[in-house]
Amino acid sequence: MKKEKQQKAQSESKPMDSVTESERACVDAKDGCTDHVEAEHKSQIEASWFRCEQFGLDHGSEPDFGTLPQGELHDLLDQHRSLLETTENEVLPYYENILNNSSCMIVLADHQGHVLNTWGKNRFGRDDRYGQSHGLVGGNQWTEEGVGTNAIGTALITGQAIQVGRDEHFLRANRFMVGSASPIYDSQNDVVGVLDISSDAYLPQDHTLGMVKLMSLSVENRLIFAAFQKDYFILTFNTNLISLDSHWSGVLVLDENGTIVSANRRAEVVLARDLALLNIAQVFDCEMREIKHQPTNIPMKLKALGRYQFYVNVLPPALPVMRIPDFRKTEGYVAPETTLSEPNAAPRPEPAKEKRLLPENVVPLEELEHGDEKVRRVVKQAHKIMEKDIPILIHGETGAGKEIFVRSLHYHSSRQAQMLVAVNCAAIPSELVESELFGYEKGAFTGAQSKGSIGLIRRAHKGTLFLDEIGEMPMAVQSRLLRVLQERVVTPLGSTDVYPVDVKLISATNRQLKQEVHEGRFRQDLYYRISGLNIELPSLRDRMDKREVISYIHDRLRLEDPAPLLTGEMLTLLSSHPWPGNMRQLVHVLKVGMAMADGDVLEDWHLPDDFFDDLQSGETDELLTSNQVEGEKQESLDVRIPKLLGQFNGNVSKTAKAAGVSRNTVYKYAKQGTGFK
Ligand SMILES: Nc1ncnc2c1ncn2[C@@H]1O[C@H](COP(=O)(O)OP(=O)(O)OP(=O)(O)O)[C@@H](O)[C@H]1O
Repeated sequence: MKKEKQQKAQSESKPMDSVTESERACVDAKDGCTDHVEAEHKSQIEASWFRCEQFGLDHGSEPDFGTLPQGELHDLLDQHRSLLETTENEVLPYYENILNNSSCMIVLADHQGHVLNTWGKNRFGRDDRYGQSHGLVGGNQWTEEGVGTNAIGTALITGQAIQVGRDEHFLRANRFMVGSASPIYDSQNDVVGVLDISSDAYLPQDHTLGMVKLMSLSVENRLIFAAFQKDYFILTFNTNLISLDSHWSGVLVLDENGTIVSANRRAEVVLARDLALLNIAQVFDCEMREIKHQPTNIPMKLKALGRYQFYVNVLPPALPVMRIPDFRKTEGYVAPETTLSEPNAAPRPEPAKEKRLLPENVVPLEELEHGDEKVRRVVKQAHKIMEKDIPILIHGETGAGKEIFVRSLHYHSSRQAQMLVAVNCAAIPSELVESELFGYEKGAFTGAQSKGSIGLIRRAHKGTLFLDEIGEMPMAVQSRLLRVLQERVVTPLGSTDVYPVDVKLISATNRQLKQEVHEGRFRQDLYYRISGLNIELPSLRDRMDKREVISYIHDRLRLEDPAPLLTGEMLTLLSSHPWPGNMRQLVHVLKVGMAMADGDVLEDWHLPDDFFDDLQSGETDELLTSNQVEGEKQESLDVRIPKLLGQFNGNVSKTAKAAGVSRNTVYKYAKQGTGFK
């Protein structure tokens, strides 16, 4: 754990014997406690005002929100999708009633203070004077530097929950509201965001601060569960049985040797110590062996540090195979030997290595782009997301290289030692998609193989499942897939057994899936399940590195067969093509050209007809902007080709070269002309 966080944890923590008692004592001796809290609050506000002066602000300054452009906000939302979803889906429903009855707004901001989303009364109900001017809108950044003392910015700087009253705002412009904010820490104890409740109304403010703290705790707990529940034991503990389910409970994450690999903030406060990498036996009076044998939902009664009684709930890993723990990036952590609890379990994936031997048909990640900013960005994003529990949805035209991209991602991820299972949803007959994906028990249906089948999803266990052309998946199968993704278990057809699965899901489509959802052909809930990170793979014609891509593919093909070189002119001709079939068509055109060439360089009459057909057909706006231009071009070939044929004494190759068309095109126009021999 980082030093400053350790100090913070220590300053927040109290000796074990005083935790619950001191909290109770606070209620009894409210005055003394309140004085202390008030003094601390006052010093925080003073420190913040001092910082604002250092930043060069004065009370009359206008807030500077450093508003993000739409595009960047969109990227930011993509990046924080899991935080957004966790907040929205898991937490807010609990607070809906409170929200609905008060004129306040809940704000989620990222770790840099950018507002990601807001819920509640957008115009702080009571007073129309302020309208939208409160600045709590998506993409606005609430830092102390730009906006002065404010709940979001000050909570981020101090790492602690804080309430900023009207007149405590440094800028007069913000003194119409009260904000209560609490930072959200992830499972590695880094701040990932901040939750804030702001209002211009007179709310019971102590209550609001308590509520926002509770909300951030519950988001943190959800993030911990999402990150660890598949592979680790999760212990929830509290001093009394009834509160075991509350957000105030401590949460500990244990590997199968009992090493604490993560904990929520509450656990460290309650146990009053830094828990990183301690063994459970050093904290509670029990051995890991007992934890492993404890049934879920039957709380254990354990003593901490030999004295203090807690109720402890044990949640075993959802998946039986353990992985190497990765506690909070702590230095010096030596991973214990883990034993596989499944005798035939697949070998554990190796962490991604810097230099790896790739299978021959895999394009190295760094060779997926050659100078196109958009492609570079999506490669970077997707590579990062491969290690997260976030599905990827790729959209791109046919032949744009979606599958090649996925292969490369898989073999550059920690799942590389496991299988990449690519399923083309359009290629499997709809009545078989279900059995292909989920497998079946022997004799499940007529025609089923007598041995039964494990199914493609389970085949991808611990690896990557690539659902290509997912837009073609039948509705009935969509529902079942949704269940698999939600519950992470597969039930084969004709069976009642459930099998846990851990797959990295990547889907691809060349359809506009949102439109499909709108038109009722694709389930909305499935769409949101599969579209964790949305990637747009640009078509070849839109790529800024088109020339370099062509040279690169040409070089790759030359590795297979000695082949003619590309001249600058040829590169220019190839770069000006619309490439409706994208990379697939490029490979095809180059292969044909190389096979036809008889000299040292590739010339235009070596290229296949369809290449020139595309150039001439006016399929893209770039080449032909109107039917009139198309007509002129046709007309000129009608005239030019017979003329050139006459000039070259009927030599088709020379005519094709001079006209910049294929030999077949020459034949086509020559029939109508005169000079053909
Ligand atoms: N980065 C690349 N480097 C080399 N060849 C590539 C690359 N991307 C695509 N290709 C070539 O283009 C072909 C088509 O690529 P791919 O199958 O990945 O496209 P796709 O977008 O999945 O197509 P579809 O929409 O039909 O599924 C590949 O077989 C390969 O020959």
